[in-house]
Amino acid sequence: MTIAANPTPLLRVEHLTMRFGGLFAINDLSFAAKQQEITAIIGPNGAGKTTVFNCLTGFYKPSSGRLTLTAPDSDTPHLLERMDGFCITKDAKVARTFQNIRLFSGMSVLENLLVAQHNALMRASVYSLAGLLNLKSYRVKERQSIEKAKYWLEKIGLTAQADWSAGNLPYGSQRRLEIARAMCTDPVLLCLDEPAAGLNPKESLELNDLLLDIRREQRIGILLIEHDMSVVMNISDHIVVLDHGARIADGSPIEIRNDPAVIRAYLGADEDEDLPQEIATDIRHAAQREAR
Ligand SMILES: Nc1ncnc2c1ncn2[C@@H]1O[C@H](COP(=O)(O)OP(=O)(O)OP(=O)(O)O)[C@@H](O)[C@H]1O
Repeated sequence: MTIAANPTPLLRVEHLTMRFGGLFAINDLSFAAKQQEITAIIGPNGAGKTTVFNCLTGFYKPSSGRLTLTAPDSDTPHLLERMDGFCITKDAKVARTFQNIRLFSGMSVLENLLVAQHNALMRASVYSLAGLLNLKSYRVKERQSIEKAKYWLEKIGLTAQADWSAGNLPYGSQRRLEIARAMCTDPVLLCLDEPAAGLNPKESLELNDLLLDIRREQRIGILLIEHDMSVVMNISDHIVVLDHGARIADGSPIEIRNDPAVIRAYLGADEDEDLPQEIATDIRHAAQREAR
């Protein structure tokens, strides 16, 4: 997909550069992501994937470039590079998860989903007055928050564990809870940083189903950083490949599988075993096809 193909994508990244001293973690990167699509960002270790997320979510101020988010029901684009992280979540409605799970492990599963709705509840409480007086408007919002939490508990199959401490959940369930918690903020763009890391094959399949379900039902855009190619190739609509901070390919899963620049970037790894297994298999198949 080219950027020109859709004049108003959900997210437009233009000429993004992020420098750390002399190191260009991201170097003049441009791509676009659409609503109701899963856009994967892949690339070898250190390619700059997480730095892209950190720029999008306000953890880093980009050295240069423009990050424009245009929500489907809004005429006013948000220029993310000019916003603070807190406002990026609250106003631009960008949510993210992290490579290392960051749940409130001492809180219950349900509480994790309610805390995520803190902003909406604070607004409904008129910053405490309506809450203190227990006014109807506040109680309605509170009930809605609980309903939303229950909806997501059911979606991720954790209704029976609602009262468990989040830290006591099995690893795969914690990963799903993180996604549900992000969804409780009503994002228009959900950024997932290696959600399949540490999952077994069955859990990876469940993750695929959950993400496809979110795309279909919530109609939001998903940005996905992932090394697990069984996830990337099966559920992505569009893949952007980075190497050394620059975009080396951009296209559909089939285009990316057969792109020589992608194959070269991954073959740059020291040993064949360093490659994600599916990429290594893809590369072997591509080489066999070429030899025929
Ligand atoms: N805060 C920072 N200070 C200095 N260098 C940084 C910082 N953050 C990232 N980098 C560097 O930027 C480059 C890109 O890092 P990044 O974490 O974005 O890569 P990645 O593609 O997400 O890697 P991985 O797949 O291993 O998670 C790396 O060389 C990294 O060391």
